[in-house]
Amino acid sequence: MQKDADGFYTPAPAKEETPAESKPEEDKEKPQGPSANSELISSTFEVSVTLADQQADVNSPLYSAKTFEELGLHPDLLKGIYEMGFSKPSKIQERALPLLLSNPPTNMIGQSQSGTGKTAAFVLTMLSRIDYTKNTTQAVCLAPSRELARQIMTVINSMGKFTQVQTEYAIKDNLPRNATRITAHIIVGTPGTMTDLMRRKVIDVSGIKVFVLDEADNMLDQDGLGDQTLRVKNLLPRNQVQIILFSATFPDHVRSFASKFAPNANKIELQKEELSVDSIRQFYMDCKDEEHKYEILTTLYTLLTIGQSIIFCQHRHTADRISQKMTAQGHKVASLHGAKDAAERDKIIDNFRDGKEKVLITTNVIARGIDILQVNMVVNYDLPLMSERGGGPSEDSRPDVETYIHRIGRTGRFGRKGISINFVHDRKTWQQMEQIEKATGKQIMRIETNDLDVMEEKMKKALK
Ligand SMILES: Nc1ncnc2c1ncn2[C@@H]1O[C@H](COP(=O)(O)OP(=O)(O)OP(=O)(O)O)[C@@H](O)[C@H]1O
Repeated sequence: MQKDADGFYTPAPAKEETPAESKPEEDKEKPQGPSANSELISSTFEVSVTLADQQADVNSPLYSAKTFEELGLHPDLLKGIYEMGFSKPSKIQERALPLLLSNPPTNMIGQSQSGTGKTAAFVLTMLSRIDYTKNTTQAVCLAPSRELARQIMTVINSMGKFTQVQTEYAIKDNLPRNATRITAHIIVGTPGTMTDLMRRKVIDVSGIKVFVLDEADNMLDQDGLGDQTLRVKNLLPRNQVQIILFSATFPDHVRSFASKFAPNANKIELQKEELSVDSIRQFYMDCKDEEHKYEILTTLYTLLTIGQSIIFCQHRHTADRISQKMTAQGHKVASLHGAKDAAERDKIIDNFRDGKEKVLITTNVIARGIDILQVNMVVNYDLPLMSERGGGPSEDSRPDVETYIHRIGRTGRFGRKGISINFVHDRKTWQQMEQIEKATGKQIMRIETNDLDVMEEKMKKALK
């Protein structure tokens, strides 16, 4: 059955998982991965390692031998950082900041796992390089979604609380059409709106010294936002701009373009097997078919609402249909995707961030960057596919490994525990998942439905 065949139906009351021997023929052929027995799940949640322990562990991406004071930051920024509750830098902050702040400014291509604090590295650089006596734009930052741009802005305003920083958005529907000039020090936005404002000279580019791309591999991908990002770069003054690229992933096909985009950059890179953090436990559930996926999802609802969860679907209409169905059954869920208007998107993500909604059903639009610490579960209702990337052939059924890494990275932030569950329902999706497993070098364990009670117990404990 096709994924988008909308195989929705009114589900029967929650059932136990179909025993292996009664699975359809196709399923029987599926190699059965290891089972996530309760012992394993216990080890996932009962090892209580504090953040301080992780920051003291030399093998952790959160490790640092230094203090923020030793990184050469202005006292006003230190005040902002400490007020945010940070006590020690993470590895990427410790390594990147001295390189980013040294003079003359040098470009940077920085890679570090999801949720390890890349935002602070580039935000502190922008805030450090501004001349606050001048009311001109000096730093611009691009992100792939308005949600991420808004989040980055919150970080800038918190870290810069004790500075005189002025900020502005370059996102859709934010400025009045007749706006003539922005003088904010830092502008954060998405590439289309940023280009438009620069072309119309609403943004004066002449004083810009820092250009940041968050989720840089996505921003530079020729099949995605690459053209638009290049347009912004071409509008900036030459030879005076420090270019800073950050992401958790830099696939080979983007790496060489990134090196041209940010010439002579200092590089901080990860090995393949380091791409995702170990604190995210990855599971899969064997579903009989497309309809069964929906049934399993409603069975999981109690688990999904112990903390907060994000469910990723391939299509906007799938997200909407699941959301409508679940709402009609009395569940509290919301859906978010690119077909909703700007104000609605803002309201949905803000409500989710505030914990007003426990479950968010979405598409790849928020697969990257979104930082909501209470999210402890991610469900890949549909696995991400290469065909969903703009520009690629629509029949490309290879899994999109980078998007997978970013999606599951919405949980397990900065040392927290999280779990991800993939729904697989036929041989093809099983193989796609196997390719993801190979590419990331991390095992994805099988969950039997009758383990859900144990899992619920452990999750509740973990959240206490
Ligand atoms: N040094 C620190 N101490 C404590 N918390 C931190 C520190 N640095 C960052 N954090 C927190 O960790 C969380 C993750 O940080 P951030 O969003 O910057 O991750 P990221 O590396 O950009 O992830 P992604 O690749 O998903 O975009 C945030 O809630 C942030 O406030």
